[in-house]
Amino acid sequence: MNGGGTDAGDRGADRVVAGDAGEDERRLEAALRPKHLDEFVGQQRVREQLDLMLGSARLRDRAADHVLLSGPPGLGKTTLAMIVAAEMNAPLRISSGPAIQNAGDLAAILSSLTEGEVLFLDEVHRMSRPAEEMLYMAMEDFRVDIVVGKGAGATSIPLELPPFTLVGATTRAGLLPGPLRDRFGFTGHLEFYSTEELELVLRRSALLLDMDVTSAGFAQIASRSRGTPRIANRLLRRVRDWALVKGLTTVDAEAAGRALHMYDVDERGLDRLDRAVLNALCTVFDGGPVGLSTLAMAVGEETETVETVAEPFLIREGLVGRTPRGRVALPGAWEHLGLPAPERG
Ligand SMILES: Nc1ncnc2c1ncn2[C@@H]1O[C@H](COP(=O)(O)OP(=O)(O)OP(=O)(O)O)[C@@H](O)[C@H]1O
Ligand SMILES: [Mg+2]
Repeated sequence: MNGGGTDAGDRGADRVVAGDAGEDERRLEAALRPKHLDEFVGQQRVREQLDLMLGSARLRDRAADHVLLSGPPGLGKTTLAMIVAAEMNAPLRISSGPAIQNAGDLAAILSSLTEGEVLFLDEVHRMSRPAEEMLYMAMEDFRVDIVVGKGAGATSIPLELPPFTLVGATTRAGLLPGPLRDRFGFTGHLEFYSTEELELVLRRSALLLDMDVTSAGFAQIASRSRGTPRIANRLLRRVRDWALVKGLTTVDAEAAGRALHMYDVDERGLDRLDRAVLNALCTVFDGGPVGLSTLAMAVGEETETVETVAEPFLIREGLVGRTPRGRVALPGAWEHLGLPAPERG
């Protein structure tokens, strides 16, 4: 029950470079998920801090402090939540903000936790207001007030909870209300991975998938993976399909490059939609500024899809800029498309 991402993100999930996983992908992902902290690649600071915190909790024989993990899709938030439970040798309960419609839903979960249990709440920024307030008290005092009855006859019954560890994940830390954020004893922000780190992720996955890939082959896939392990693993599986059908036993840089070209993933990790957006921006709108909805219409996509699926990466890559008057192409955009940049007055 790993409800990841927004609707637009899910719609983009059929894209080979989508940040969010579809249903089948999630099953495959589970198999490649690192189970322990020392298998988790990169994010050195977060890893070291988490290691200390969990080590201390183990020595004191206490439930670990609540942990908040934030960062873009596919960087390892769910993976780390599972690792927290594994490292604490504690059972793991999984739910998500959108699944908790009202305070009663949350009360049911909280009241059934056992001592030391790890409760993972994905998309914790999407919880309802009353549930959120109940969570404040549960996190701080390990106690909830259960309201029984309605109107004037309503009474509230206090309920003690066993100490537990909440692990919250969010792709939008900015949307988290201050009081909730403050109740997490540890906050880890996950950053995009370097190409070298993604190569390590890929090496580990290739071993599990029983694939033979050269160092240059790994580098080729890593550099097209948008700094995201989920995408790296997905591209690796597509390369495996291609190699299998072509009868290749070893994947080198050229094979990886040709395979990914087949799937419309270019050498910088842009796919067909990203390039369509860039192309429209540079050629139809002369580099902009152009409004997002107009731009989306030009490429025949929903505004939300362009905004959540294509744009963040194009902005991060310095190809597109956002101004008060709309989106603009930056000089790198023309260069990437192999077009001459227009003269600017
Ligand atoms: N540091 C890492 N080392 C190795 N593999 C990783 C790492 N981080 C993520 N992965 C791989 O990437 C996949 C996606 O990670 P995960 O599901 O934890 O991302 P997420 O941050 O929870 O994304 P979302 O916001 O969409 O829920 C996992 O299946 C895992 O195999
Ligand atoms: Mg997740």
